[in-house]
Amino acid sequence: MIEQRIQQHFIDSADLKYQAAQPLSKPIAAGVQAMLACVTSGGKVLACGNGGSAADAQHFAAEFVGRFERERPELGAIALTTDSSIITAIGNDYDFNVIFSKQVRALGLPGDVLLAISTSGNSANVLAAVEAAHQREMTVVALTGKGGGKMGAALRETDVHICVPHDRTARIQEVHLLVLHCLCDGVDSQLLGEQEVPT
Ligand SMILES: O=C(CO)[C@@H](O)[C@H](O)[C@H](O)[C@H](O)COP(=O)(O)O
Ligand SMILES: [Zn+2]
Repeated sequence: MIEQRIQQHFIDSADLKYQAAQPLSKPIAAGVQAMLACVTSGGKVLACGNGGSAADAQHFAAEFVGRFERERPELGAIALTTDSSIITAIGNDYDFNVIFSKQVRALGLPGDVLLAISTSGNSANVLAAVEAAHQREMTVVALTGKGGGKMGAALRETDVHICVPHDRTARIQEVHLLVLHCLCDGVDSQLLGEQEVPT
């Protein structure tokens, strides 16, 4: 019955969020510190991912540049998923696997952060972006799942790995969105001070 199926999605999603809260709180806090250090020294966050994770990259950039829940000075973030001319030119002339890494090499500066989002950790273009970020002396904040895949293995000790403990793409994406909101809220609370939770 469809209603039962729907209810199961809600229950499974809520269960995973409940289970992941404790293990993910530490790496998310490390992600907040990395982003805070970046923006307070004039840096920016470059964000990338495929499919639903491309939407997540854009969602994050919107809340960093515009606002999350509270008024504050604008913060630098660029989603590398949005410029169709750049993406089609690089995809057509080179390879789809380098659509993000070439943008990272073009725009990334030491001290910037790469927000690399992949539920499998195995998307070749996101992995190449991680490698390009390392070349540019950027810190990587990686959002993954399924054990972290190749991206998990490619990260440096100074990077941050937020790996959702689940194997289903949709469930991992649902937690990734929550993680992005925690990152925005964490940066805001460090910049503006703690405030009671807004309604
Ligand atoms: O949103 C979904 C599935 O929920 C899909 O669009 C999904 O994002 C795409 O299949 C991606 O290509 C998956 O890539 P990744 O998360 O493994 O890096
Ligand atoms: Zn949001």
